[in-house]
Amino acid sequence: MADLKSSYDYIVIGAGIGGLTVASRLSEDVDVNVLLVEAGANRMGDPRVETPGFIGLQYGNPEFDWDYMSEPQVHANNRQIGQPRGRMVGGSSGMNFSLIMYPSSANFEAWESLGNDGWGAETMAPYLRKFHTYTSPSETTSKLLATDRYMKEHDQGADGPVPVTLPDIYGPFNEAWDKTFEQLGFSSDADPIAGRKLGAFTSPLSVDPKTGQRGYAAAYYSPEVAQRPNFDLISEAMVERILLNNEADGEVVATGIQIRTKDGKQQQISGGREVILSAGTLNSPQLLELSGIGSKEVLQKHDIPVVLDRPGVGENLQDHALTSLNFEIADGQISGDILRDPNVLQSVIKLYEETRGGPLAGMPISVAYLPLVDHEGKLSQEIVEDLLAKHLDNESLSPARQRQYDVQRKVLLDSQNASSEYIFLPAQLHMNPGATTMNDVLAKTLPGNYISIMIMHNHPFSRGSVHIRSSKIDDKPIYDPNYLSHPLDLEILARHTQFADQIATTEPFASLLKPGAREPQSAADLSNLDKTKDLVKERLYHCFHPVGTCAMMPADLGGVVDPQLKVHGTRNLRVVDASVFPLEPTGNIQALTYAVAERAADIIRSSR
Ligand SMILES: Cc1cc2nc3c(=O)[nH]c(=O)nc-3n(C[C@H](O)[C@H](O)[C@H](O)COP(=O)(O)OP(=O)(O)OC[C@H]3O[C@@H](n4cnc5c(N)ncnc54)[C@H](O)[C@@H]3O)c2cc1C
Repeated sequence: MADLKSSYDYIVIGAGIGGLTVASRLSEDVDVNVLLVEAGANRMGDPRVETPGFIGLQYGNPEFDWDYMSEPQVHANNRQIGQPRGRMVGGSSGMNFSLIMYPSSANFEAWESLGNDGWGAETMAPYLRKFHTYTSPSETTSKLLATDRYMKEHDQGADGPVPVTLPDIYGPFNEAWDKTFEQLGFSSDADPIAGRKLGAFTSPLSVDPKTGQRGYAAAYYSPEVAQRPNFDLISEAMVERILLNNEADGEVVATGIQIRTKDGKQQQISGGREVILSAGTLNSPQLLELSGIGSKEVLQKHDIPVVLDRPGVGENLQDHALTSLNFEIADGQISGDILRDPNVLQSVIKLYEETRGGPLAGMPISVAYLPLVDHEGKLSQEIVEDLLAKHLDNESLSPARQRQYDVQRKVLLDSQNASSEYIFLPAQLHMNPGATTMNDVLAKTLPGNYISIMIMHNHPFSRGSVHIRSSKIDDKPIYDPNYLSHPLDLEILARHTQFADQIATTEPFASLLKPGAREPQSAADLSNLDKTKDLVKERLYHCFHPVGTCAMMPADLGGVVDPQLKVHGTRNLRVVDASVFPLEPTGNIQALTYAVAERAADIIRSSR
């Protein structure tokens, strides 16, 4: 552990994507001292983190994972659904699937129209590049995936800390995926980083092309950064609360933090300029509430003195719900399911150790963005309008929800925007009645070899919450994503799920599968919408993208932070992580979290 100074200019809580990015950038200025505090351990160099294909070893293990479990989801057969969250230097980026996906320009327009001036697509474009360095794939991979069509090398990041590339891990399924969507009429040459994309593509991964190792937020703590005398990182130290003072002018000032170190000692550390909270979407609202910022009712229930009554804290929780279907592969094809054979696994590990290549060097995932479709294909504008009107008109909503739904409606009505993301993964996946943990999801319980297609809903209307269970930091908060609580989500997700029939029966993908061999059996024919809705509830999971619980929105709309990411009513307390996203963006969210944090660092620097 670093020798702590008595006081720091900036104290950053949580060394995930938000915290590491901000702390590293702020400490570039030698005139300020920065402290970064992380509850988990520093596992840089641990092959369980740094081997991209080993992620399964982390889930449910308290050394790596906060391992949340939802409340019973009343709109999904009362099932409970696990939510892994990284607990280590690197946060959830140390256990994620490495996909680098970019939000659409429409997402930023939506954020701006919710009262967040300065968060438009043009302002954010450089930050989507600043965090990474892109290396082009090998000629073989580029040809296989046709990446020259849509990955414009000059438009990628050139000198950011996180390495991004397409390793040599892809095969016939990825190749066929692209061609199949072309057959289905969904293809575009647009580069996803440019903010408007439809059709199939294979996104790059946060993987180092030289070492084959995971590229993650720990890249912001390179050996050079770690040597900075003005930057201290303490790991295995739990922040228990933020110390707050009510000033005479009515503003609240963060004066420091209270931590508990590995040996159980409590300690207070003062922060001169700012405290920056980056504990992630489930833990940032927990820390605000434990410190006295939250809904009066919640705080009083747990005898926590109310410093600021902010009813939006822990509300507005959104996640990318998905459903997933297994397809048995044709004889002669290979899927990741063969890794259940210990001999195959051993040889794959050996291959990785010797060459830094092979299946452990990354997840060979391909994706596709589609507008609203159903079993037969793209829905007409009239049908989309009717569907949205039926479920959104005449609803009695709070002003905040009304504003959010209005912008979401606009996005869905533009057929150039992606309503869904289809994700090809070369392995079987499982969702159980009762509780589903990540280990259940990844278990290879079916004897045959399968691939799966996940169908993800990009713009959820359901809203959940996360609130403290008690006044103790060690009690996990009550996490209720409230999936499918808005009926439109089931309508949309079921229709997109129906379209999986088209993908599986269109060439060349169809020839790689055993005809009709799907799991569960109820997915054999997706032509019936009501039956598909039942299937969605049975197979509901998510893509690990909880956002919105400290939303950047005006206070009168239930927002928690302002466009400078400062908690409303405070002088020097900011939140910088995925919890500030007011609305779920299109696609996977790590690139956007890096971009938001890079922008936050600039905002903080310029406010000095
Ligand atoms: C299994 C999985 C797969 C994913 N796959 C992808 C993918 O392929 N592509 C993609 O774009 N996104 C993916 N994501 C999502 C992405 O990784 C996260 O959205 C992103 O890491 C969120 O960043 P953050 O800064 O908000 O939080 P985090 O990265 O989770 O960081 C929060 C940090 O705060 C620490 N912390 C919390 N409470 C305290 C406390 N009291 N004291 C001290 N420290 C604390 C935590 O330990 C953690 O290190 C995935 C996520 C998971 C879990």
